[in-house]
Formats: sequence, structure tokens, C-alpha cells
Amino acid sequence: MLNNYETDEELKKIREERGYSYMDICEVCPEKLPNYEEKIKNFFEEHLHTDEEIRYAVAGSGYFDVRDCNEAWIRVWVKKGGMIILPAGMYHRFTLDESNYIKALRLFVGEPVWTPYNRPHDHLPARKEYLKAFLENEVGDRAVDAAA
Ligand SMILES: CSCCC(=O)/C(O)=C/O
Ligand SMILES: [Fe+2]
Ligand code: NI
Repeated sequence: MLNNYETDEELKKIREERGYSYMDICEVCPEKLPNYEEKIKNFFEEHLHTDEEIRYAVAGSGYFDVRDCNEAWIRVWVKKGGMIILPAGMYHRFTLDESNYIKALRLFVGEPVWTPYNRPHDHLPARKEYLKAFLENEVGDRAVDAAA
């Protein structure tokens, strides 16, 4: 469990291993997040980014929704001490849970780019590379399993 994100050794190791040079804090609640209503609406629009989205919950909790290979939603409940890494090009959305509050570390490789591309944005290279790296492999794996 993360105690102090500025000194935590485990987090330091993850940052070094994965090259997460940038880190800041994002608090999601009406009092702390400027333009809260607009932002929370945008977070819940299904979108992708051209880089990884990395969030580490230091307080509160929230839901990250992603889709399985049949397009069904999978809800990931990220709570205090939990980390999520969404690959570049993976569609997702975010919403708060009943606690109505999350304080998350945002990590990034280099200068951060937070631009969301709402679905559909299948023509982006990041989307094509994501499909190639994850979904095509998975289909390939199943074909091998079926033949075994
Ligand atoms: C928990 S941080 C707020 C959500 C966010 O930054 C984002 O990009 C959701 O997709
Ligand atoms: Fe996002
Ligand atoms: Ni576009």
C-alpha cells in the first residue's frame, strides 16, 4: 500500500522501470476539479489516448470501464492503493463511484498529453497498433488453443 507517493520505494521502482518521468495529482470532486461538470462528462465519454493512461489512487476510488473482445463492458474498480495502466489506443471511460471522490496520481513518460479522442477514432495509428499488439495476438492464441 502506498504511504507517501513522494518517497514510496515501490512506486519509485515502477517509475524507473517504466520511464514515468512525469507525475502530478488529479483530484476529482466538485470542490477541487475546475470545470467539474464538463470534465466528469468528458471522462465518461468513451475515448482513447495516443499514450498510456496511468492512474494510481492515493485516496478515494472510481470506475474505469473497458471493453472485452466482444465489446461488453468490463468495470474496473480502482481503490486506494490500486493502480491501472490503460495502453495507448485502448477505448475506456471513467466515472466516480458512490464515494464521489478520487485523488489519483497521473504518471506519464515525458511531457504529458491528456487529449481524449472520442470513439470512433479507429484511424489513429495508436488504435491500429493497440489492435495489433493485443487483440490480434489474442485471436492468434485462441486459434492455437483450438488446434492443440
Ligand atoms: C482518476 S483521474 C481522472 C480520469 C482521467 O484522467 C481520464 O483520463 C479518464 O479517462
Ligand atoms: Fe482517459
Ligand atoms: Ni480525429
